[in-house]
Amino acid sequence: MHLISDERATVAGTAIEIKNLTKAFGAVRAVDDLTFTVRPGVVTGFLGPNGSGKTTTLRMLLGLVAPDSGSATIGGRKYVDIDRPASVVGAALEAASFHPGRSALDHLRVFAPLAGVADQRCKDVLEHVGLGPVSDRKVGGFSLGMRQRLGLATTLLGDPGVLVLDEPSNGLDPEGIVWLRGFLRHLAHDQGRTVLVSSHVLGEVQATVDDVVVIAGGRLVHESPLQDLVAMAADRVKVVTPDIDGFTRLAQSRGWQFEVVSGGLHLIGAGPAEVGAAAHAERLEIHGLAGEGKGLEEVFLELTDPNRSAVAA
Ligand SMILES: Nc1ncnc2c1ncn2[C@@H]1O[C@H](COP(=O)(O)OP(=O)(O)OP(=O)(O)O)[C@@H](O)[C@H]1O
Repeated sequence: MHLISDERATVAGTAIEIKNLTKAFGAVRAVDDLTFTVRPGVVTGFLGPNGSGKTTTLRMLLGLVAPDSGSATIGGRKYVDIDRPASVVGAALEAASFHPGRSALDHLRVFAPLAGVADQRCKDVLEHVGLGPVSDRKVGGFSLGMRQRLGLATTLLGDPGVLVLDEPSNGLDPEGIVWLRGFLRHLAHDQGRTVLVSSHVLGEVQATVDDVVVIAGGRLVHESPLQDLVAMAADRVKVVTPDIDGFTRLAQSRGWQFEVVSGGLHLIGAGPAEVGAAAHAERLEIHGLAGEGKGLEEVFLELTDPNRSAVAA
């Protein structure tokens, strides 16, 4: 796949750094002493429930809102201090408003002088996002998904190394979501760009992101590779058995955690198939086996909702 100029590796590779960022609106602390880093070369999901402070953080990163304290930088510089910002960072915050009477191509032509690019670049980015065939159609007749693609095309105009996208899969159909996933992963993995994607639904970005930053109430609650969250959602299996001692030894030998309960035990860190196979190999007697994995979405909810029980890190 060759979507945009691969030779622009020089613009890629800059990290986003958020340090002790704080912003209050009256009594509401929208962002509260927030610190995290976004690496180049991977897709990072910026996750949190509605109202958790994602947009306010991104607005501060893009110089649209002044922080009360702390800093938000791209490649070590504040957005306002970047010379040609369109060639360093491309951002699509809320569903952008487009002039309905303007064609997709004319929409990009409005931004071309700001980004310092020629007309051909407008046509090229429309091709990249799959809008080539409709580049002359009026945006007023575009679906939400097509508008999302046009928003993405606008962010790519200056060929920036850093992309900041607020809920980019909103309004995309399943085919569009699969396309976006491949597109964003290509921009990060193959071209080394820094890609930050916000969402309030982990499941929406789960197949796209490599790293996750989770916030709630304006504060950081989790930052790790997605794999670590997956591990936190680790399988749990309830085993009904008369042979508690045998299963306790099995758990210890396999490195599973266990908890003895009435009639058997809970094993944490393995799925039903793995436990069943191990029990069979060890000739342990089983009367019942049930998977009780809590799933990634449950882990996300536990992290972001103080009323749910906390998960062990
Ligand atoms: N300009 C503003 N004036 C007053 N309060 C604001 C302003 N902008 C944001 N807030 C408040 O700050 C908090 C964080 O809002 P923010 O939009 O950053 O959250 P979010 O995580 O982006 O939510 P969503 O997913 O709904 O977009 C909310 O309580 C919101 O009402």
